[in-house]
Amino acid sequence: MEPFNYRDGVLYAEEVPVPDIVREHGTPAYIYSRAALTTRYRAYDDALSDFPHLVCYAVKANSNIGVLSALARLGAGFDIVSVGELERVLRAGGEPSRVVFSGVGKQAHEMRRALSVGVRCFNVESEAELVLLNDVAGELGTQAPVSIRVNPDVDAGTHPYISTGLRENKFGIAIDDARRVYREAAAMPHLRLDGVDCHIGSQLTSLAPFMDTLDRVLLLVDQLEEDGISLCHIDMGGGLGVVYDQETPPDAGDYMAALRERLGDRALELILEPGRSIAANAGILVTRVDFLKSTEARDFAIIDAAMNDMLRPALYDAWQAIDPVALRDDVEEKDWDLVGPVCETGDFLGKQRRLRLKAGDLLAVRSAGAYGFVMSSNYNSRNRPPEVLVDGDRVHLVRRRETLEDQMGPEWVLPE
Ligand SMILES: Cc1ncc(COP(=O)(O)O)c(C=O)c1O
Ligand SMILES: N[C@@H](CCCC[NH3+])C(=O)O
Repeated sequence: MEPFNYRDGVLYAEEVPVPDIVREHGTPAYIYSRAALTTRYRAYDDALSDFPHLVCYAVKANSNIGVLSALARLGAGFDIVSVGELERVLRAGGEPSRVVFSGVGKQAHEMRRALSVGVRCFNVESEAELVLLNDVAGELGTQAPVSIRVNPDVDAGTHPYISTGLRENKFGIAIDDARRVYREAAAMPHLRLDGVDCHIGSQLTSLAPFMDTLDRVLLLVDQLEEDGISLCHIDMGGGLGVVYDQETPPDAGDYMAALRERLGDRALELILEPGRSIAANAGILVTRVDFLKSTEARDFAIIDAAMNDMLRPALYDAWQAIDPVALRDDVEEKDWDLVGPVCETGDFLGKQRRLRLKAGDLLAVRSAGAYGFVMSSNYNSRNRPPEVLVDGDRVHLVRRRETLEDQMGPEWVLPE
């Protein structure tokens, strides 16, 4: 389903014209579609309906509490990387027993909180973390459920900044060391070895690296079985790509079918941690053209959204489609550089985009539901934009626009 569609030349979010939302909430603003989140979550869940599984949405992709609560109501699990994400999941009504805790640098206080609410599993990334978790669980008189994140040394074929499963990446324990580390962990009294996990990167557009990874992990599972360590789940992480431009990623159903086939009748529950493939195309960022400025070299449209609102183009040179909110044919088409007000040359959301523009026009940056608002900042002391969740013909403000007061506490001025 395509949640953002034109009707009579105007972009709609589900049943609501985008200009109506802008009238109420201003620009820039993130707009999410509940129906799109639901469809994309269910693509995973339904494909595994007769297979033991848990779909843990990766909270880092979009941690808005409205978004999390929409997913929690579908029965989603969650993949978290900090106690902050855990608290958001709890606030949104998520079930702690469906939460997996990932990340290379968990702190003791985060482990304590996660153990006390009863998360499903800790995805441990180093031997030092195993030791700390064993100590913390011991202090609390409990056993921590553990999976070890293995680094399979598989090339995900994605942007180097978002590739995580190569030997030179900081993530996980090298798969060749994993057997030894599991044996060490098995001797720690406050750990319970439940599973194995991996995550090789983000925005993958082919299944081959996932399948190579699964083969390597299954080999490890068999070796552990010989060592008397019997695991109950395998967590394949997230990483399935989406269409930003001309990519042709496999769909979640085909991916799940391929995993199931390879898993055969092994008694292993399958856990997934999809983020982008659930949230990216469920959101847009709406921005207004403030000024048009043509130089000898370029035509610039200065828009009111900037790299602080949407960092992906500046950080990864990422391309995201940018479309007019209202189609017009009364001005000539030009190749515009869409740049924000921040004082950085890297502050652009799109370059050389062929559009018909006038000052005051609204533009929609597509595929902005994942790694959009969550990566925003106050750079240049800009207030972060509001987030709105559309559900049919209803519009819910799920985070208000920041104010300068949110950025400046009076008590922060130094005393005389
Ligand atoms: C451990 C882990 N799980 C899940 C994800 C979510 O990945 P994606 O948004 O590509 O599905 C990430 C981010 O790449 C991650 O690091
Ligand atoms: N922030 C990245 C994805 C990072 C994945 C997190 N492990 C992006 O926008 O594409």
